[in-house]
Amino acid sequence: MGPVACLKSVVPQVHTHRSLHAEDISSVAVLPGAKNVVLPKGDVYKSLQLLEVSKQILIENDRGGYTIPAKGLYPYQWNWDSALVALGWATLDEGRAWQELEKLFSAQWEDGLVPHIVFHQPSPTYFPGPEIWGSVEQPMGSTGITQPPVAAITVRKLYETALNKEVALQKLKELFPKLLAWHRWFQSARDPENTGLVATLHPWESGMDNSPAWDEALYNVPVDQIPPYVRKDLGHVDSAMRPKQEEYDRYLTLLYRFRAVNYDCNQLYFLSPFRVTDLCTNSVLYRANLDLRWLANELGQDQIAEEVDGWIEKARSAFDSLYDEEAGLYKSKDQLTGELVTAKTSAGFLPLFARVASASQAADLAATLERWLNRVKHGIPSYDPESSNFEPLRYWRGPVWVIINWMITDGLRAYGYEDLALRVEADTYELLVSHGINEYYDPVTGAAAGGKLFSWTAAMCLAWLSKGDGAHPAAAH
Ligand SMILES: O=C(O)[C@@H](CO)O[C@H]1O[C@H](CO)[C@@H](O)[C@H](O)[C@H]1O
Repeated sequence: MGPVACLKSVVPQVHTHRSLHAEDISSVAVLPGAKNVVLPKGDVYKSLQLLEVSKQILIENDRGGYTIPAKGLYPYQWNWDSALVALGWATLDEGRAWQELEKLFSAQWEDGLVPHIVFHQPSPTYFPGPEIWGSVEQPMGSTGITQPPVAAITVRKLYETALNKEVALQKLKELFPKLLAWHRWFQSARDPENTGLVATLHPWESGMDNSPAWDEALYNVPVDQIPPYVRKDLGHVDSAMRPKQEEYDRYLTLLYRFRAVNYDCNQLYFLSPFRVTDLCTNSVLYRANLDLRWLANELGQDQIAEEVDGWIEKARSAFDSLYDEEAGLYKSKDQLTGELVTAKTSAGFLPLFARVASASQAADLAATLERWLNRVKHGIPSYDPESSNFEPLRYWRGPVWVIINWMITDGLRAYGYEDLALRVEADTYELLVSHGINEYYDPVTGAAAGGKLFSWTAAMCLAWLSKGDGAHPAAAH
């Protein structure tokens, strides 16, 4: 149990559709229907407020079975957001957590793809919406690309921690074939050359859209004659925090090229002028495959467990080609030039979350991380703070993301770096207590930035920081 966990397992029922008051603390109850919640150390009142606010954010962003990331800025269901948000819902209402995933998989394509955005209901506040994507696969409309596949990790977590085991088994049985189809899609559509690592064909697929890791590959994409467009993100968030216009032009160019072939997964890999081996996607997929194999074993599906094992084995040796020994960090790769990217980003630590790093690589990563942390007030910066073009406020080019902190902390623990894990955990907690629940944070000042009242940050507060024990312990083993 982490340092931010001190009050012993709590305690039933305080109803929280009102603000919490000091007197609530004596009855330390938090969330109706919540499982045992262990509250953070320090100012208990603040901790309670944080949990209360987190819960309210999920409720406010609930659109009936799925949760939008943030009002206005992101009004639809996003893929990896939902899988992470389900972890938060699980602390409040297990049924609602399963529903989040069911809703996401209701948009799965015939070929197995689970889209990066599902457009359940129209909204005028986001661009590019369903009319631009123009995919016809699902009645509700969706994008034709994917995102890091967190869902199997969530399913295992929900299943293992479920109070209602009967329902959990039923849900697992229903979701398992869908997860498997998606993971098979990754193998066939995104690794048709059987390299062991999957390709990412659009910065939006990586989840770290304008990471400096994509600069070289993205600027090699020629901008096509695309229809004029108006960005809506800039109406919600300061342009200094968002991708630049020349990047958006390329995002749109890729979108229109993919749309021209109806997002046919057999063609995209070969025709995309942007094709990278993204560390985030591959690390999440590796970890998700460990969990999928575990779930297959749980269901007695031996042959499927063997199939997944084959993917894991292939990926394990291929991962070494992404390790930059001199940098003490993993790096993404531009598949079209065959070069590792130059940028050092926080995705470079995610092989810890995957459990694919060796002990000595893990030691290097821990040392690199410590160096980064010593350069900023709040970790973990998304980009090397020693780099000359580090931008503490611009999207994925410096700011801190709480979901990434969770993943890296989970990995540090698995490799025995408990002190470092505790440092990141306590720091993240402090960040949220002092600056609220936003999309991301400035690592230099701690200032909250991006979208406000953000779902996955709230979910991490409920599922991780309030418990201080990271993700399920022995996923890899
Ligand atoms: O910037 C955008 O318009 C979208 C495009 O998908 O991407 C951002 O927001 C999503 C919703 O929170 C996250 O899933 C991504 O990780 C994040 O980069």
